[in-house]
Amino acid sequence: MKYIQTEYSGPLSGTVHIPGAKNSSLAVLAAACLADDIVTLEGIPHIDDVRVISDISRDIGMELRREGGRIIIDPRWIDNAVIDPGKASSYRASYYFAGALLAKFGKVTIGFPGGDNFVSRPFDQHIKVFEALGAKVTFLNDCFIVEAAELKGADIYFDTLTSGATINAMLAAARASGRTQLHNAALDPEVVDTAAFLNRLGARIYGAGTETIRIEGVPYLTGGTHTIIPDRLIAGAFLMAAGLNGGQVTVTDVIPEHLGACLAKLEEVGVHVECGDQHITAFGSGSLKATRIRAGMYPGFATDLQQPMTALLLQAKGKSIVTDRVFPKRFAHVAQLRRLGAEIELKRESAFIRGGLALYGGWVHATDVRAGICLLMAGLTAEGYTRITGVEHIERGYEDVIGSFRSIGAKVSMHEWDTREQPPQSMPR
Ligand SMILES: CC(=O)N[C@H]1[C@@H](OP(=O)(O)OP(=O)(O)OC[C@H]2O[C@@H](n3ccc(=O)[nH]c3=O)[C@H](O)[C@@H]2O)O[C@H](CO)[C@@H](O)[C@@H]1O
Ligand SMILES: C=C(OP(=O)(O)O)C(=O)O
Repeated sequence: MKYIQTEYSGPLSGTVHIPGAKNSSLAVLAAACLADDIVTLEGIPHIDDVRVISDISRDIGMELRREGGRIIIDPRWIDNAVIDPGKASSYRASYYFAGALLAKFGKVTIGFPGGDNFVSRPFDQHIKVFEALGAKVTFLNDCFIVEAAELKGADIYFDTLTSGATINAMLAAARASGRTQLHNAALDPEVVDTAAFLNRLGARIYGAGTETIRIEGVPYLTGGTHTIIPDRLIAGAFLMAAGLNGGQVTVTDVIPEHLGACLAKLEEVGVHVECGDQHITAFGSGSLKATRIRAGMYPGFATDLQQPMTALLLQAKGKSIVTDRVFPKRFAHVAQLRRLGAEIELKRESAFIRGGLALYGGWVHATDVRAGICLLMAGLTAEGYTRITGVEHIERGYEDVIGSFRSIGAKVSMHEWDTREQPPQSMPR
């Protein structure tokens, strides 16, 4: 069994290059199905979700190959729109293939979306989009079928802010006939990036990044080249790492505006940040203030960052509160942190953290990508060895988690444990 081992690492300092955003990549790779010519994408990370997309592409007849730092996609020979249920359910964003293939094929058969399990991850707003555009959706045991003889533009009012359904609506409407207007649309940079990509291919999408998006359907899309935006969620976690034991971390190749709420919170807790055009440096002072976090949709404090922020707040003396109303059950990391000695109480959608206590290494399990990063960061502040299983969750989002944390001086390594043998003990030093 694979596990990550960490130990107390003192102040972390160094520079980390930030790869392209996972959540943009997953949308843009599926969106490439809509093109009528070759698409070249730069900045797609080497992560497990992208490997699944490669498999799906092969299954539907879409050529996808890596050449150096680029991915080249030839969507001209896609010959079917049947996505294997096992592959679809091995990651969240498989639902984008439904939106992207619908206009070309009129019928898509696809397994249910998977991804990190936060107890409830509804996709009713995606279904609402397909139906609003004139499609019929049928649910079977292990898959659902979306079919439409013709997709027709419509006015769609989202019941809640959702980045996934906003993106899927843009994919489904890009080649629909007539005008689609999305109201109460999500403002996330990944929505804007997907719209920018589609527009580069000749789509007519206006207003992405505002709450009303207008899409004038076009009959075909060309090929083109696009560079994925940097991963703001990875960048945010590394900046937090600077504050753990009082260090200095620079993240490069980032768009600082995408991290506004995170940077403001870091300043509030005593981690000073300085921004350049494409880099940010965080300076940990060794003394942190407790605070209150309320995760919300962009431009609020990202739900994906409340977990790594919890690792930081464990180092801040006093009581911090972390509330997540986007995914109210996104607290699986809390029980694991308690194993390391953390005192955190959970009430409804909030974690009440008593910070400033010593942590001690132990075995913990990562149940999702950001929980894994939170545990890894906590392990860097704990006495003795912390060993994290569930590495596959972390690898869904990080292409080289060990290498990048080592580049800022973290004592972290990947191991294999033969489960027929006694597990290594986490003795405090
Ligand atoms: C692949 C991808 O891009 N994943 C990201 C995406 O997930 P995901 O696309 O699942 O998140 P959404 O932005 O869609 O979800 C936001 C909120 O809307 C709700 N909702 C969503 C869809 C729906 O049909 N019905 C509904 O009620 C969700 O339960 C949640 O409360 O945004 C999340 C919030 O930033 C991130 O944590 C994920 O990393
Ligand atoms: C929750 C996440 O991913 P997904 O939506 O793909 O499960 C994440 O990136 O933190």
